[in-house]
Amino acid sequence: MSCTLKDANFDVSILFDSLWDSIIKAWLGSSSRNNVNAEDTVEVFKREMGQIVNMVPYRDFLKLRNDPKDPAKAIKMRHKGNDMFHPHVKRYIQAIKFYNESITYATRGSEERALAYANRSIICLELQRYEDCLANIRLARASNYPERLAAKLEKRELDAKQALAAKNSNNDAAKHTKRERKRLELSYPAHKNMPQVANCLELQKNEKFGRHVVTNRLLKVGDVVMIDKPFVTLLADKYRYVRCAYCYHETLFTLIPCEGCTVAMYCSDECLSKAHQQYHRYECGIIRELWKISGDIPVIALRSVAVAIATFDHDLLALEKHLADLDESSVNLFAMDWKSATTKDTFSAVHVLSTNQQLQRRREQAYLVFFAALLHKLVLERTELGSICGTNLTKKRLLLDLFVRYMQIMQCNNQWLTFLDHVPENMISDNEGYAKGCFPLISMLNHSCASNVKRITLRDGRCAVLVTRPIAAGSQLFDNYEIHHLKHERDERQNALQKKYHFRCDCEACLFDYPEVEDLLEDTVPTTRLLYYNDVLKHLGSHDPEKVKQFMVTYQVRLTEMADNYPDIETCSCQVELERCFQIIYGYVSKLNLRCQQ
Ligand SMILES: C[S@@+](CC[C@H](N)C(=O)[O-])C[C@H]1O[C@@H](n2cnc3c(N)ncnc32)[C@H](O)[C@@H]1O
Repeated sequence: MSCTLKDANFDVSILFDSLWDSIIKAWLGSSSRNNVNAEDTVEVFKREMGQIVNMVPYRDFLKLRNDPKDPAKAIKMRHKGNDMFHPHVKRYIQAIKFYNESITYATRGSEERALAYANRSIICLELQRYEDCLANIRLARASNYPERLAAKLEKRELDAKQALAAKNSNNDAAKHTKRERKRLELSYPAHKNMPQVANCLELQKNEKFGRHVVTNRLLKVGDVVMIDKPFVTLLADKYRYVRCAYCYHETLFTLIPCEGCTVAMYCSDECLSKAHQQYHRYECGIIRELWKISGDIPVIALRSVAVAIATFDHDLLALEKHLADLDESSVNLFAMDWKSATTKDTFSAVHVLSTNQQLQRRREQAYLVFFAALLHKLVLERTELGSICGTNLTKKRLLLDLFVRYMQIMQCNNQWLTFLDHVPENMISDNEGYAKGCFPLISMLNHSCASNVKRITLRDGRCAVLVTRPIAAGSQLFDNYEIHHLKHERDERQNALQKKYHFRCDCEACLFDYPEVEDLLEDTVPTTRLLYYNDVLKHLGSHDPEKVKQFMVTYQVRLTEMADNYPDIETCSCQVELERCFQIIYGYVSKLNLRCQQ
């Protein structure tokens, strides 16, 4: 069989599109034509797709390369960093990102790496980050910083130490007055077996909504009713040189590299070693290429499978036995005892999240299996999983099954972890996603374009569910899957929800065609009250949690009083600002000004 392809442009979906009409449709059609249900069809696809992938010169089309350390690139990136550092440019964050990239390309103990650390130390000194400056000097020395330049480093070290001593003596008084930040708690007693869920929430199931969450008491605006931990998370690729790839802390000034790839950087040896143990060993060889050829779903699917394997002490046959013994229909996320749940139990809960397999069209099913088969091949060729599987067909088959399943699960159960990107000059802060994650209990929430709850990412990476509109006893809690009526018009929302989540949305916003924010603003006459809110926004711009707390109460009261006015401008803007208050108090606010530094 010969195959001709259109321009593949690195992306697997484009490669798949080129192959669908010419090869895949006919090939799979003949072997799956008699199947009536999706499960059988997907099984046939899984059996056949490996052969199709083997026949396709995917490596050339996708321009796949290994990801070796590369001293020439390390030098190039350092020079780019120097250009950003130049006194006429002074784009320090951008410079740090280039130095970090340089560090990932440089080999261990090389002069290239030492020089990039040393250059980072100059920026740290400039930004008065003296401890970070000293940390970089230590890293540069440990990486064989050249003797011929040693005097420069010594001078910088002395300057940083002196400045640090002066800063510390000035800060002594302030240290003692630093206030403890309050830990967020549920607003009601927790379920007996679920410390992360308020005991007024119940899980129900019906044909229209599948599993969904209902309250058995009136919920007030501002109530916190769930605080869930993720089973798996993945750093957004744009933050690869800004945040630690394990704990996600914004430690760009002192990141250290993975020695195996040019993507993962960590804030400490401890995070590096935990990430390697828990997942990175199974993705290190392919993660750079995977990001190049796909969006985040295949990457988080691979991460989930890696976490699952680690959960079973890297014993694939134990994982296979666990799944063979698992009665999926008996797993009820609200009936589990989460107090005594092991990570294996959490894995079982994630494993039964919705896949939408029955609702997918053949082409979509084929695409997911095609990608999973490609992932399977790459992982066996380029990661430790190749030697772990060896020639054992059971293990290889299990891996393919898991890749298909977790591509499906992650497609409809991933959520952003967010922070506030704060630009002090104009007081605007934007909600930015820094990672994707899968939270098993929060995944039980269905969508509405005019949601009544909001997910807030806490500083420790957990996610709280905040009530933003009153919810009557017996009513459903509705999350928003990042497709809100304030931001998108009805047709666009419905198409996106159908395509990604396979349901037709008939929420109140879709039924009554609620307006987008621009339309609301257009029709607005500035009343005294609206002017008052504008004033409040200036205070929120300070991001001072103490000030913000006062306004949060005002918003809660107003949102309760005005609930029936929704979606007028006052109610909608109070809701958005209440969410922002919570983020300021309990979430992470970045002062790096990253948007202005792109
Ligand atoms: C994160 S899950 C929510 C829990 C899901 N209902 C279940 O049974 O596991 C997302 C999936 O739920 C379904 N869903 C979410 N919101 C819905 C809605 N408003 N109406 C109907 N189905 C919805 C869709 O199938 C979607 O892909």
